[in-house]
Amino acid sequence: MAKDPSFLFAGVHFNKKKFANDFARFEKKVKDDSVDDKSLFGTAEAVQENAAAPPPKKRKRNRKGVASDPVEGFNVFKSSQSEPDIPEEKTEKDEDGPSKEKKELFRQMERNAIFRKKHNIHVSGANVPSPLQNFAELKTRYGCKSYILRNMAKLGFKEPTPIQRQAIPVLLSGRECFACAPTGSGKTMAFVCPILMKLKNASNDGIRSVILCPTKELAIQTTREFKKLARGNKFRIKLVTKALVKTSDLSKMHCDVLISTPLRLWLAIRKRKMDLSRVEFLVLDESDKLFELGLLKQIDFVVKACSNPSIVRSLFSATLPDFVEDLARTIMHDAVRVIVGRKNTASELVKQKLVFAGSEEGKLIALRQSFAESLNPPVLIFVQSKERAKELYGELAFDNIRANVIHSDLSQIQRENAVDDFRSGKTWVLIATDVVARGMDFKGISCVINFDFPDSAAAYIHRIGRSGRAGRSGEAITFYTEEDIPYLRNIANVMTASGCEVPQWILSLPKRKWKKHRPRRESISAKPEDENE
Ligand SMILES: Nc1ncnc2c1ncn2[C@@H]1O[C@H](COP(=O)(O)OP(=O)(O)OP(=O)(O)O)[C@@H](O)[C@H]1O
Repeated sequence: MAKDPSFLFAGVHFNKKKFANDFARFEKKVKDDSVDDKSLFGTAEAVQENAAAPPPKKRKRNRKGVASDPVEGFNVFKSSQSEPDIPEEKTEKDEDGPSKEKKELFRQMERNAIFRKKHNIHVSGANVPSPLQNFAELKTRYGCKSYILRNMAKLGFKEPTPIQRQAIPVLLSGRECFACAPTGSGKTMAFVCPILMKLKNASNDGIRSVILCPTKELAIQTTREFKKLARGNKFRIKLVTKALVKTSDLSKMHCDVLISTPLRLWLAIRKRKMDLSRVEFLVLDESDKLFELGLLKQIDFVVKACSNPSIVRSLFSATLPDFVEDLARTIMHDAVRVIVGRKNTASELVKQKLVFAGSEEGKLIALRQSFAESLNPPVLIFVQSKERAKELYGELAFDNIRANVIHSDLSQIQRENAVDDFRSGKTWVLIATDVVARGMDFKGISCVINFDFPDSAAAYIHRIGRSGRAGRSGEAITFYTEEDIPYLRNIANVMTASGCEVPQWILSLPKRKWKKHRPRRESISAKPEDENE
C-alpha cells in the first residue's frame, strides 16, 4: 500500500535533554526574531528581500487541530504551531504495538492519502483535515444547514471539485489556507461555502468577513455567488461601491460578508473609518495579483486593519508564485497548503494553439479569416492595451459581427453592460484587456484568442482559463509575431505541462527570464487615428 513519506518519521521524538545545548541556542534565536510592526509585508520595494527572509514569530492562537493527517511533500509551514501528527497515548500503550485508536488513525491517514492521490490533491501542513467524500458530509461532519445544500443542488453541484473537497474542511476547521487549483475548478465555492457555514446566521456584529478581488468585475461576480449560496438566509452581503465609500460614516457598519477591490476598501478604511477589527474571515482571491507591487500597499493596510487575533485568512489562485507564498507565510498562522494538480499550470481542458501571424496586419487577416470560416460564439479576444482594444473593436464593428469591448476607460455601467451582454449571448465576441483575464466566469466560452501575446506566463494561464471551465472543454489560440519569439518558450512550457503539443524548434529556444513583455506594436487599424475615436 502506498504510504505517505511522513510515515517514515512517525513516532520520532526530539530528546530535549540530550540536545540541551542546541535546544537552548535555538530558543535564543527564536526570541531574537522580532516582528517588524510597521508594515506586515515591509515596504513594497523590500518585498522580494522580505520574501527570502525567515518567517517572523507568530502570534499564538488557541486553535484545536482536527483529524490528523500525514504531511505530503515538504512542510512549508515549519513555523506553524504544529501538534504531533500522532497523539501520544498515555493509557493503552502496550508491548503489542500501537493502540486501537492509533491503528484507526493510521488507517484513516492511509485512506486520505489514497483519496487525495485519486483527486490529484497535494497538501502540506500539520494535521490536515480529511477531504470531503461528498457534499452530504458537510451535514454529517460539520452540521451544514439544509438551505446551503439545497442551494448547491439548485446550482447543479452534485460532487465537490477537488479544491472544494480539501479547502472546505480546512477552512471549516478554523485553519488558514493557501489554495492553488486550475482555472474554472470551483475555487469560489471553496471559500463561499465554509464562510457562510461558519457565520451561521446574520448578525449585527460589525463586519464579519472580507473578500478582496483584484477587479470590480470579479468583485461583482463574487457578490453574486455569495448571494446564490446564501438564498434562504438573511445574511447581509455587500459590495463596496463608490457610492458606499461616499457614505459619511462607515465606522458602525454591520455586514456579514463584504466584497471589495483593494483600493475601494483602503479608501473606506482611511476616509470613512470603516472598522475591520471584528473580521473573522479574510480571503485574498487571485492572491498573486493582489500581491503585485501596485496593490501591495493597500493589501498590507487592509490585512493590518483586520486585527481580530483569531481571524482566519486564506489565499486562492490558479497561479501561486513562490514569492507570494513566502510573503504570505510571514503573516499566516498554522496554515495548510492545498495544491490541486501542479502549481502554475493551465487547465488541461483547454486545447492550446500557437499561430505565427507575421505582422500586426497578419493578425487581423488571420482573425477575419477564421471568423469567416467558422465563428462559434462566445469568443473572447485579449489585447495588450485599451488603445488596441478600441482599435480592434473599430475594425470588427464593420464586419457585421456582434462584438463589444471592455477596458478601463469605460464607465462602470458600460463595463457591467459589456459583461452582461456577453453573458446573455447578445454579444458574440468580446474584445478585452486583462481586466477580465482573471476569475471571470463566462459560461461556455468556446474560444479565447490572444490577439496580443500575453505579458507573462501567469497572464497566459488566466486568460486561456476563461474557456474550459467547470469540466467543459475549450480552445485557446495565441498569435505571435517576430517580437514575441523570444518569449515563446515560456508559453510553450505551460502548453507542454498541460499536455498540448508544441513544435520542437520552440522547445529548443533559449529560456528567457520573463519581464513584462508588452512591446510597442504597430497600430491594428489601417484607418487614420482620428477615425478610431
Ligand atoms: N461542485 C461543482 N460542480 C459543478 N460546477 C461547479 C462546482 N463548483 C463550482 N462550479 C462551477 O464551476 C465554474 C467555475 O467556478 P469558479 O469561477 O469558482 O472557478 P475558479 O476556480 O475560481 O476559476 P478562476 O481561477 O478562473 O477564478 C462556475 O460556473 C461554478 O458555478
